[in-house]
Amino acid sequence: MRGVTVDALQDRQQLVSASRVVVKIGSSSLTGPDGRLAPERLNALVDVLAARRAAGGQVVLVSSGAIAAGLGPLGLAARPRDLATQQAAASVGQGLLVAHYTAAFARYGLQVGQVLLTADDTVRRVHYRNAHRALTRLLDLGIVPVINENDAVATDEIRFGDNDRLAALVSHLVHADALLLLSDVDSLYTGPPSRDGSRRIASVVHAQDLEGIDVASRGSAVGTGGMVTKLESVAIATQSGVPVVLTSAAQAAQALDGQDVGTWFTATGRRTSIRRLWLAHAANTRGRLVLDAGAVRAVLERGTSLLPAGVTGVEGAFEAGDPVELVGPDGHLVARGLVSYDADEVPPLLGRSTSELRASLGPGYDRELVHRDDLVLVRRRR
Ligand SMILES: Nc1ncnc2c1ncn2[C@@H]1O[C@H](COP(=O)(O)OP(=O)(O)O)[C@@H](O)[C@H]1O
Ligand SMILES: N[C@@H](CCC(=O)OP(=O)(O)O)C(=O)O
Repeated sequence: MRGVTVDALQDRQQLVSASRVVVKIGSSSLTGPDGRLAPERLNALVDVLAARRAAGGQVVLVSSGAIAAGLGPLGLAARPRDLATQQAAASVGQGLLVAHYTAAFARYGLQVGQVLLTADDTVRRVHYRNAHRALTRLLDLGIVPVINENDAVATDEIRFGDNDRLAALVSHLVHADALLLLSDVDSLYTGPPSRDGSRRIASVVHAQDLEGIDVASRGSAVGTGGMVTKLESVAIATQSGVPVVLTSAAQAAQALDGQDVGTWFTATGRRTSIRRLWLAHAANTRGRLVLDAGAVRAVLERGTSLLPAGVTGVEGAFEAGDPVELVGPDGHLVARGLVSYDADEVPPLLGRSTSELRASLGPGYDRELVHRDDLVLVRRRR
């Protein structure tokens, strides 16, 4: 465990000087003990964000809480389990949630703009450009974007289900200087805080320090993903050059003020392609391509594209552009990539060289199954 060093406090000055911050708040911090939206908690967050705006900073808010806000009006006692009722609750609740934010920011003379995104909007090139343009314009106009996942229409394939990873991809989308993840816990612990013996982690965490931390796969009763998706969010943001603070909503003001609260995750990388981040951390794959040993070596050691000649099997019902797994002859995961053919087009191509395919099927059929720019390697955990 590390102590707080002068360096750590200097790091945190990045938050104070950040001109654009993405703030994500989870359902657990916006709801009362009955699991329903608690307006006073939402107002308290808006007070903090309005102060940041008054100090000259730009703020992008990623807010959960649509499903929670829909529980009361639909007469539901708890978060529904089935997707259709979650969609209905989100549809009813999202309007109420944004109405609350609109009124709360209006107290400070600030306007909000609702933006509902799906996974596709953050990664497919045309959608990405569209979302980037809209968000940039909102910020230029002095409006506070309030983002949530488009739960009412997002199907399982294009759904994150949690807003943690969405917030990290939004940080990339808007070129944020820092990401603040607000939850019902005050920091990262060595294990679920309810478990005996769990200790608070040091206030600064570098990527390599994350090994060995036990994160429960489930979150609170109203939240989704727990610490698992929060640490994935941290990985996406920090690998793309954006530092992250994880703390409780009650400590949001101190965190933005650079004080030593919560957990500060240092940025580990430079800005990288959003599609690669998404493939590595967030994509739901739609099928599998089985590679022979030579293709595994080529992909792993030489970083080549995947050609049909090195593939021996195909599984799943994917379409061109979908994410798929690349597995070795023994079934172990090697990489993930965006496939450039529909699943039913693939079997006749397998094992055949590009020149043979071009000669027998025509130009276009000599393209890669997965281009190397659309492929990320998956490291085996030791
Ligand atoms: N190692 C850990 N450190 C901190 N919290 C953890 C850890 N493992 C599991 N958790 C749980 O994760 C929960 C937060 O996740 P979640 O309920 O999804 O929050 P939110 O609604 O804010 O997204 C906490 O209530 C905590 O109990
Ligand atoms: N989009 C959903 C959020 C899903 C969710 O619960 O996320 P979180 O509380 O951030 O773990 C909603 O608004 O209800």
